[in-house]
Amino acid sequence: MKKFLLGFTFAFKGLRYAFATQINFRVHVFAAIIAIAMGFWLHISAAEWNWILLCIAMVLLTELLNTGIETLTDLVSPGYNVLAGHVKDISAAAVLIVAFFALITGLIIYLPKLLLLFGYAA
Ligand SMILES: Nc1ncnc2c1ncn2[C@@H]1O[C@H](COP(=O)(O)OP(=O)(O)OP(=O)(O)O)[C@@H](O)[C@H]1O
Repeated sequence: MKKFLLGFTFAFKGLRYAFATQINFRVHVFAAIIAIAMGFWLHISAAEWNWILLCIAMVLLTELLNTGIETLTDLVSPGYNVLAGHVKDISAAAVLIVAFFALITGLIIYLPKLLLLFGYAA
């Protein structure tokens, strides 16, 4: 049981490290808070909440994996190395793909509601 609880402590340490060192992670946490606030404001459905929360989880997950990969790359290859560069670029591309998917999902869910709210026909 003690080992299980210790696992949470380590996980929170990882979250704190990512939040403190990665501006992208902080931006994505901020975007997640905005998306959740908009969900309450626009009264989205249960299915729509599912999509929004899935997007948030996927973006933060890939951002954390990206931070881990970058940190590991710096550890094993502190100097310039073409392969190290590829590893970091590929890892960053994974975040980009998921963030783009999240943006499109957010637009599909929120844009029609916002247009309706501000008096435009959807
Ligand atoms: N050791 C290296 N060898 C070759 N190219 C590297 C190396 N480290 C970084 N790069 C190149 O520089 C880019 C930026 O690297 P950097 O470590 O600053 O990543 P970052 O995405 O800006 O991360 P951070 O959020 O830590 O600043 C990488 O995507 C890669 O193209």
